[in-house]
Amino acid sequence: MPVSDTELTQMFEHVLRLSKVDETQSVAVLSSHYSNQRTVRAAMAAAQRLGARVFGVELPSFNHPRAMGNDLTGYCGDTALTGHKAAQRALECADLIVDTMMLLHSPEQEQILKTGTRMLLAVEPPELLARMLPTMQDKERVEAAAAVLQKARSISVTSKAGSDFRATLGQYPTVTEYGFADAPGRWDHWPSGFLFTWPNEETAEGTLVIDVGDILLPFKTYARERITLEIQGGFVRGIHGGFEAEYLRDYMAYFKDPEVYGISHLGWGLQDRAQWTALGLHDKNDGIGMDARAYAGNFLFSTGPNTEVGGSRKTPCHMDIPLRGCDVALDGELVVAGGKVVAPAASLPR
Ligand SMILES: O=c1ccc(O)c[nH]1
Ligand SMILES: [Fe+2]
Repeated sequence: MPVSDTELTQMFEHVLRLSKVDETQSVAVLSSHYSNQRTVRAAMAAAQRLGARVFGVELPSFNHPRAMGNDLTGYCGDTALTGHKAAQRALECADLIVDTMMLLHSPEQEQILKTGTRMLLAVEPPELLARMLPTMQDKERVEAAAAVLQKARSISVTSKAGSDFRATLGQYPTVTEYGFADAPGRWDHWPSGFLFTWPNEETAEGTLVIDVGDILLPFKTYARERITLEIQGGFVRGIHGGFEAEYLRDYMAYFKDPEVYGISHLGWGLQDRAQWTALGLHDKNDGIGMDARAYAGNFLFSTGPNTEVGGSRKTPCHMDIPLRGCDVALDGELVVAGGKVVAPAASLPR
């Protein structure tokens, strides 16, 4: 349903207040011509209403000649900010950046965060921003789960569809997404409500089955037949099935980069206001499909880049694949059972 500009500004005031924006702060709104201009205006207005010093950084868009499709997560790494020292310096001076053009999985994002600047990504349509307006409870629940994940030294994932996957953990930090950037150097994404980490290099192994109904991003499709991924030594070594498997194989092979098969972030969804069905109600270019990444009880795995946590895999192809109906266990203790969040108790929807 349509969200008015007034409501959108009020929501940004709520989220920027949670992001510690006040009269002591400077806020940069980063955009390009393809940004949702209503979002840009609402972010600027809300930051001003909170007394912050606000400025806009608009960059000419970047298109890589080999990029396919319009999804902003479909081609990662190089962005309009790549090599743009002047703009990066301006952004690093801000206390908070509202990113409406997508810097995620770019080295520049990490460089900016390292200066202590906070960053909030907001590229979804206003209707999703409204339906998943972040709350302190979201933060408390995600952080409760993160307390378990960051201590874990192993993850295992099984499902009736035949997934039987494991990895060791601990080499990389846990990343939380609860929808507001409230600490120095923190990146977050509104809307969200999930957490993840990366497997220790070369330890991810076993089988992951993308079952009928599981979602493939950035394709924004619900699989209509099973795809079986064979994983060995941290990389996808085989993609088996019928047409859907052929499509995924062909898409990933197009990038001619062995690093696209690396297992990237692994985690699970906690957002009970996100819905598995929502993606089917939107056009492909409406947004990047955050319902699919955040819906409570998914096991979200991904392939490709690990620059977000200082890894060396800067590959443009990034697949996000949330699976339903999995058992996810950390050091043998279930956090998700049959696609339902079961622990820790403090992470369950209230
Ligand atoms: O919020 C996000 C969005 C995309 C992604 O790959 C990770 N987190
Ligand atoms: Fe991802």
